[in-house]
Amino acid sequence: MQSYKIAFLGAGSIAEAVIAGLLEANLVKGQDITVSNRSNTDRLSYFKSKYDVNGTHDKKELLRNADIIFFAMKPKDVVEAIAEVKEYITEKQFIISLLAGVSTASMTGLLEKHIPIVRSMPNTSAAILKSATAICASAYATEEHLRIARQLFEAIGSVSVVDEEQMHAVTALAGSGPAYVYYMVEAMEQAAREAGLDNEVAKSLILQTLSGAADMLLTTGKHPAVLRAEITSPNGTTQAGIETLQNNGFPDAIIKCIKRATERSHELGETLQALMKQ
Ligand SMILES: NC(=O)C1=CN([C@@H]2O[C@H](COP(=O)(O)OP(=O)(O)OC[C@H]3O[C@@H](n4cnc5c(N)ncnc54)[C@H](OP(=O)(O)O)[C@@H]3O)[C@@H](O)[C@H]2O)C=CC1
Ligand SMILES: O=C(O)[C@@H]1CCC=N1
Repeated sequence: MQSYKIAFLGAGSIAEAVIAGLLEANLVKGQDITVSNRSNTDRLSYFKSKYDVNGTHDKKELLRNADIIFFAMKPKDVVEAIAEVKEYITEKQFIISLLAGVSTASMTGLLEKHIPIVRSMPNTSAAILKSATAICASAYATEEHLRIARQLFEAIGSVSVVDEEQMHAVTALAGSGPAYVYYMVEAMEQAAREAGLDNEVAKSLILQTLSGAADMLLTTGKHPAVLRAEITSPNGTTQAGIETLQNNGFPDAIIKCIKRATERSHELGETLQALMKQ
């Protein structure tokens, strides 16, 4: 890949996961990445010492040499963030937005210029090159911008190109998705503790079970219901467990969870639009 100078506006969890992944994949050199945030100097020092990337609070300096600008602040902070930097961003650069819920049209409205934007939704598994990322292009992004974004995200996991309207569901499913799995692991660990299993033994069993099940889905291509049926002996332990999940609304809870997270993504975008009208 051609070498690009990359700026990050925002130095939180997802910026770290993406940077860690890009460096691990050897796609980008630390010296070509500069990270900035609102005010947290310790965090920039942490990035410097852990990843050997540059850090600055001088937004003009940050953006002067950047080819690609990642937007990685919370949606509520994007109005202030763009107001601070828009004079330094030109049409020759391009933005990769990681923001949940925020449309490229809203960002273009705030930028007041036709800057190419690729809206993206990775997840924190980017840090270990396992992100499930979806991307879409703004009205001002070309196939070339999409190709470059795709190349960056393919280095840190899988990439799906979707219509912008689908980004809300993608965010609920895959952006937030790892958190649902971690929540389930927390519950499995509690059950193991209550059953008197040693913590380390339980952890090893749970993680290998999860990773084995994911690999079975990936490698066998079998439908999850088929794989589930292969485990479920009539009147056995699995049947008893699954019935308990059904009786406690497990499928319904998962479906509601993803619907509510999708709705929340819409709300984040609408809140921003309301702010822009003020
Ligand atoms: N966490 C995740 O798994 C994912 C998050 N996202 C999206 O990524 C974005 C960031 O999320 P996350 O990393 O969790 O958030 P964090 O709260 O961890 O980080 C937010 C960062 O934004 C910085 N920031 C705030 N205001 C500005 C500003 N005006 N200029 C520059 N930087 C600013 C903060 O700086 P300071 O600390 O100095 O205030 C901080 O470094 C969100 O929009 C979220 O929707 C997308 C995919 C997954
Ligand atoms: O919780 C959030 O809003 C962000 C978006 C996806 C993951 N974290």
